[in-house]
Amino acid sequence: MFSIFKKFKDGLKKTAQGALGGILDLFSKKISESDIDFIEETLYGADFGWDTTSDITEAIRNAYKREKELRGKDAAQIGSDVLSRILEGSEGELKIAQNAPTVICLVGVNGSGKTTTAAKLASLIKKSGKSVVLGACDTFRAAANEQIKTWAERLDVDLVASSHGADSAAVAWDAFQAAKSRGADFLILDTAGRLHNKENLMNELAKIRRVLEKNDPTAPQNSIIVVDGSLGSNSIEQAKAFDKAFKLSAMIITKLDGTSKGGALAGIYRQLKLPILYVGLGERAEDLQKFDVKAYCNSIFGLDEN
Ligand SMILES: Nc1nc2c(ncn2[C@@H]2O[C@H](COP(=O)(O)OP(=O)(O)OP(=O)(O)O)[C@@H](O)[C@H]2O)c(=O)[nH]1
Repeated sequence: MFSIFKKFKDGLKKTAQGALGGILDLFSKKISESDIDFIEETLYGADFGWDTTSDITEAIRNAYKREKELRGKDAAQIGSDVLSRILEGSEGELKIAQNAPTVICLVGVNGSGKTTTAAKLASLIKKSGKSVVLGACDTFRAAANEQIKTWAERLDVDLVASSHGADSAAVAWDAFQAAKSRGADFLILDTAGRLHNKENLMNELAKIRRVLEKNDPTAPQNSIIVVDGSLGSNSIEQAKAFDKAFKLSAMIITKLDGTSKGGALAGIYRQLKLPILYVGLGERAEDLQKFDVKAYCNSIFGLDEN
């Protein structure tokens, strides 16, 4: 089995076997109207949201009207096709700066996975043969510095950090200068988690942006919200507030492996229309995967690669 597909299939196991497990049981069976009602409930339970759930079940109902011999697997294929259309255009790429370093700034609410994602991205960039500096702008949470330091050592990546309580914008400045003088291709800034309704903390993000723009008017080329994929539709309002304060360019959706509600990603994309660059499918450095619509949709519905 193709390895990216396998990563998605393994990572999304909890959604496919947990919430959608009943659909898998119907695979080789001829389905009935009540099975379609059941599929509807299941999709809703997996956090697909009302719009996506009804788009999928309507397509299945229409197919059932035409073809009474419809099997569970055919219904899953229809579900995957409808979901793929909803997610069309959602795959995105990092934007690269004309003059290095390309700046990636990760923002989001507490515990969404920013520090871990910063480390995973650094690992991916390093593996691609490019150089990277990590900037620890999370000066708020005491343990955050230690956490990113451990990752930087493990990955053998340069880190610019400061003491607990320091001005995060000053760290962003120092980190940019360090990345520039070292000729690094990328700078990844990890910021402190913040609640989207805390105005002073949101203003701090605007300050980080101003500092970066002074160094390079096009920076940060990538202002990315890290969204905990298991939190469902709550993330939508949060992301809107971050977009207002920090002008987001893209999303990374984490922890899809730890939830049976992996359908939330569709609702989040539908509302925000921000490209999804990567998804987190585990805690290890190699568990950050480029978002792949087909692999996501087929894995969710328990289908094979093709
Ligand atoms: N299973 C799983 N766990 C993840 C993933 N991404 C992050 N985590 C875990 O989620 C927890 C929080 O991650 P952090 O990276 O510390 O989150 P953060 O956003 O930096 O946290 P704050 O700085 O407090 O806002 C950690 O235990 C991570 O290992 C993922 O894709 N899958």
